Amino acid sequence: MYFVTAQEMYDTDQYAIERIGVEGKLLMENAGRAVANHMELFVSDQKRIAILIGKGNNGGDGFVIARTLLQKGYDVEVIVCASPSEIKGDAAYHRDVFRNSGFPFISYEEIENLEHALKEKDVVVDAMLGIGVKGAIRPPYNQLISFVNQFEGEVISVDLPSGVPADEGLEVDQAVQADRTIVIQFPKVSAFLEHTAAYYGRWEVVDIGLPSTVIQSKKTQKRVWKKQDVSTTLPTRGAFSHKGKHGKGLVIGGAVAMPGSIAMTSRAALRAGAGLLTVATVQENITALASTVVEATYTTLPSEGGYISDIGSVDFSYDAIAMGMGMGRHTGAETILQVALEQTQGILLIDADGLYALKGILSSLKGRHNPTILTPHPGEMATLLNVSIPELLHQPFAYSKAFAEEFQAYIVLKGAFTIITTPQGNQWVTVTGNPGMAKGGSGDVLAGILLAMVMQSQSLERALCNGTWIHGYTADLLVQHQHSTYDLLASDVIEGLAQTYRALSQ
Ligand SMILES: NC(=O)C1=CN([C@@H]2O[C@H](COP(=O)(O)OP(=O)(O)OC[C@H]3O[C@@H](n4cnc5c(N)ncnc54)[C@H](O)[C@@H]3O)[C@@H](O)[C@H]2O)[C@@H](O)CC1
Ligand SMILES: Nc1ncnc2c1ncn2[C@@H]1O[C@H](COP(=O)(O)OP(=O)(O)O)[C@@H](O)[C@H]1O
Ligand SMILES: [K+]
Repeated sequence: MYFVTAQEMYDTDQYAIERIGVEGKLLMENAGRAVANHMELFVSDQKRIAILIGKGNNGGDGFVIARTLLQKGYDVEVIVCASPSEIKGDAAYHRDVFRNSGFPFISYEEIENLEHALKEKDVVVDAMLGIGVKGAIRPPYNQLISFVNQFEGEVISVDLPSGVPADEGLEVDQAVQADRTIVIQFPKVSAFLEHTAAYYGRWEVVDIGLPSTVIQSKKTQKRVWKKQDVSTTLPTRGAFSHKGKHGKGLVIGGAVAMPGSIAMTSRAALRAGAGLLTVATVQENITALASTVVEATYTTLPSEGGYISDIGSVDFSYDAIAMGMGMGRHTGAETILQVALEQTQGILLIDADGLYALKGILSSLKGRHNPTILTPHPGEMATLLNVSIPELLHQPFAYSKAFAEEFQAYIVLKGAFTIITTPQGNQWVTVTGNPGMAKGGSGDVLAGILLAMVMQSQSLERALCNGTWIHGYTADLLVQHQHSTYDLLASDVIEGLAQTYRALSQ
């Protein structure tokens, strides 16, 4: 499923109107009907509904929703939040169709006490502002938004909660806190940003017949990776497959004080389907590790002060190498990473402390002939980019894209919405996962799952999308059934992979 910026939405609209010949009025009719039909699934016709209509096309959708619901026998009061004469274009057309159908509407100015009037309703439909919102919210919308936010019934926003911009990098001045948002055709970028996502409440997309042609013709695209994508792209294991067909992987990391992270990465890689796995770490870790991860083989690395001091002895001819977990932030880390960057013949995934070591030698990424994957959390990514975490999270798509394109690396920016960016600038977002994963070790598990995935798939982006989706989905299954977000451990997710794979294969 594609997701879009406001401009991409307008371009699609224009293409449908000018090139395909579908009139704007018809698109608005489709939009309003699709929203009303969707509402019918969860709003009973016994509910008293107020529809707040703004002066733009979002308001136009509101008139169609109102007409459709009234025709279905719903109790609907329509409140126009502008002078009706200010409404122009397709929205004015639907205002007239609404009126000519014999339905009344009232201007907010005619209501003595709007806050009080809303109290008599069960549902408020917010069709005030859509993707056209710009800057600080002006009257009367600022006042109306605060009334809606005090309303105790259900708030359903149309396309996006009024006041929330569609794009990243923009401040929210004042916005409707929706319980539910019915998104028209394509989710907007703000549905996946930390500072705006919560305004949407739960959201669903309705189809209004707009083609994806315009978005597909852009140089790069943004898509949501969903369960169906995983089911259709996860590589199957053939009856005659053997361990060599599922990848020969290496995990490099671990300091004396941090043996746990590579244990989790290795175990996760094996559970996720890696064929053969070797762990390269300091001598002191190996006995304990070998009894925890019995399926792996081990390479001893020299240590100094409890940290890996040299990896020159490692054979780098693996299908994929994951490096950096629990490695520590010692001064020698940069040299070790440099060797790995130069010598790894297959895919190199850099995580955790490896990312800190990378900061001073970022330009080495450009010289690599084989793929590099970076899996930062926002703190690591902000450090690599020399920006603050809030700055990064304000526009994570733009920062990820610029970084991936400049350094020709795959970036997996982790978070509640994990963003996967290819060196060409294509982006995917996965929305699985829950706050139970906000614990030490979750990233190590992800690194292991991704290592296994990239060795088993022809397509790196698919492997990364599948791996992040599976990681989050497993945690979701676990908190739904056996665990809670409090007690869930990163290592539970490793064992939980069995459930996910079984669910996917049914
Ligand atoms: N492909 C599309 O683009 C489609 C769009 N449709 C609907 O149209 C909406 C977009 O319509 P518009 O472009 O008219 O945008 P809006 O409906 O968001 O309205 C913009 C209007 O709000 C006012 N406004 C903007 N910022 C404001 C602020 N800060 N304070 C107060 N007033 C402000 C402006 O004066 C402008 O007239 C979508 O969200 C969707 O609901 C659908 O009808 C059909 C297809
Ligand atoms: N609130 C959340 N919702 C969904 N996923 C989350 C949430 N918090 C963390 N995660 C996921 O958990 C992992 C945490 O990784 P990271 O911060 O690197 O952990 P660590 O370094 O402690 O192992 C990421 O995959 C991230 O997407
Ligand atoms: K809205």
